Amino acid sequence: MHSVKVGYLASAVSRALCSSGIYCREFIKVPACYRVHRSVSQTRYCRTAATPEETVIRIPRSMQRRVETVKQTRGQNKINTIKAGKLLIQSNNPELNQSVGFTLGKFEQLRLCSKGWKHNKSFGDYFTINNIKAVAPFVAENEDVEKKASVTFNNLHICKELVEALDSANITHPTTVQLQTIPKVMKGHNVLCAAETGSGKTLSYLLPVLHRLQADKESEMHAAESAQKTRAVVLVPSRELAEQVAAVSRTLCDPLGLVTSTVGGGRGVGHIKTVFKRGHPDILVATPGALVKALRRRCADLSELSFFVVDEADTMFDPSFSDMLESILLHTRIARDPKETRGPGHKAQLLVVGATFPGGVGEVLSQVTDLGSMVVIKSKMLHFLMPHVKQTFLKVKGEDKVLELHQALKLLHQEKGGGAALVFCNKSATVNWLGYSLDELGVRHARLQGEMPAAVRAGIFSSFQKPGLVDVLICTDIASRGLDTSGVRLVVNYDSPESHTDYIHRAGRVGRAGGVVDGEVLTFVTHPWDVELVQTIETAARRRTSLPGMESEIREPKPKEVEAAE
Ligand SMILES: Nc1ncnc2c1ncn2[C@@H]1O[C@H](COP(=O)(O)OP(=O)(O)OP(=O)(O)O)[C@@H](O)[C@H]1O
Repeated sequence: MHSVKVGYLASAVSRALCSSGIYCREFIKVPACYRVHRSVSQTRYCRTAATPEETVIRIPRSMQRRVETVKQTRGQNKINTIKAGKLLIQSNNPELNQSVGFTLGKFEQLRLCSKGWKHNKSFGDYFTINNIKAVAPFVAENEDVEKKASVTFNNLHICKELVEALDSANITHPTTVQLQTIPKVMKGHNVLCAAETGSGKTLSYLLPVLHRLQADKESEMHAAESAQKTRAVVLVPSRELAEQVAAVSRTLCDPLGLVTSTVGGGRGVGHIKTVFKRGHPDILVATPGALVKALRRRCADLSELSFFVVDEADTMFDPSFSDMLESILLHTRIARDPKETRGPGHKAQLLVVGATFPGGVGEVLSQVTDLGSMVVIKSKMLHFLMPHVKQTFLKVKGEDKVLELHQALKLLHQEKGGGAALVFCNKSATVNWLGYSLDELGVRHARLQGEMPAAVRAGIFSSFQKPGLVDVLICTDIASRGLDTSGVRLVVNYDSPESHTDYIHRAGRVGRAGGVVDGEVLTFVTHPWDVELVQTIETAARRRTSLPGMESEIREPKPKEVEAAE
């Protein structure tokens, strides 16, 4: 004998009523095999049928009304998201596609492709956020400006040696962020520059810094003694990034006769001493740990500093680095006014740079420096998904991920004309394991993860950056921050990133200024706990908003803000 609860039975009944179209106003008959447990309160819904074979359940009027309402609203909620033209969202369920031409109303309900992705039945589902722009906004916006004024680096009053060095690297027109940042830095302001990944932030601080150092060097006012001290410090979170920034700086410094050195963690004090034995460099690119050691051992001297640059600022103001940052700042004197940056006893300009400033960074920043003295340059597309990069999300079982990855790499190589690929894992152990699996499949690759000894890590990334040496790099998030990967065509999130910030930085390894134009991102979604992040990304794509939790105002108190549209 079966028995069911009335609540279950009632909902089954209402569903039957909705779907069959046979609607019994007063009651329905249920075979005797479905005997009903009745509590006192439930008796008003049920009564025993006339014959012992059947039980009759009365449907209360309120429920009848609810069923009617659901029936009516269901049809209405089906918004037609598909219009003529290109698709913004494309999925294996065409009903959930969304066209570029469709704009969702503020109060309209979203229907997400990833809605049921916590369920096991969803394995194999996918959706793609198509690229709706051919070029990055930070280049396209600049093209508009170019039409009006044809702005080149010459127009920014940078010394001719630097412009020539840029020319020989085929960099002629500044990106939007460079157009906005360079003049402000040249005027002596402290600047906070928040612009999307790959928009050319490195040059936006290096060019005015080198220009000023060169001008100071030539100036008679510049005392011989201070010329022997470090004039600019660039602080970055990883050794790989330090090497990269130093390499760009060296290229630009060559014609100017300025010296760039780098100190990074993991190589011991001996290495730091060796760097400073050669004398104080004009520009020092350092990780916080290494610089703290250099200052403690009195190797480095920041007393004559003209520029203090903090790159990847949100990481640097993170609790894991902020103590070191504070102790470094104790050795510097930061200017509060452009006037303090010139002449004898000058103070240093503070430049804070980053692609993500999640909520709360402004508060942390204000503890370290006087935010009121800074000019904020914030790009329009900060914290938005890149409109020029195709981004696919695939719900896939853990055991199928290696094969899916192999397939994606094969496709890249055979059908898309090749290019480099970056594969992100969340843990060092996964990097190693995946490496062995790809070895077995005959895929040539390199690995980069934080637990590798410094000597092994050194050079892996730079060999990946050189075209033709290694096409696939399996790595953890240490390769997601700031590293320039212009030759990369495919980013694979083998493990779903843990936060929006991580997603932005990983995805930002493609679609960079001067890089491959048709970059793609592929994200594997396996665990139920990955799904929420994917849903918020899909929501942001459909509503065309920035990613949630990243809407920080960047600072308190209110700044003298320079809008991107300026
Ligand atoms: N004006 C320009 N024109 C063409 N290419 C440029 C220009 N400025 C910079 N680039 C190139 O763009 C690439 C990305 O620059 P950069 O690494 O400075 O970006 P970023 O904004 O610092 O990115 P991330 O946030 O990832 O650190 C580099 O290869 C650089 O050479």
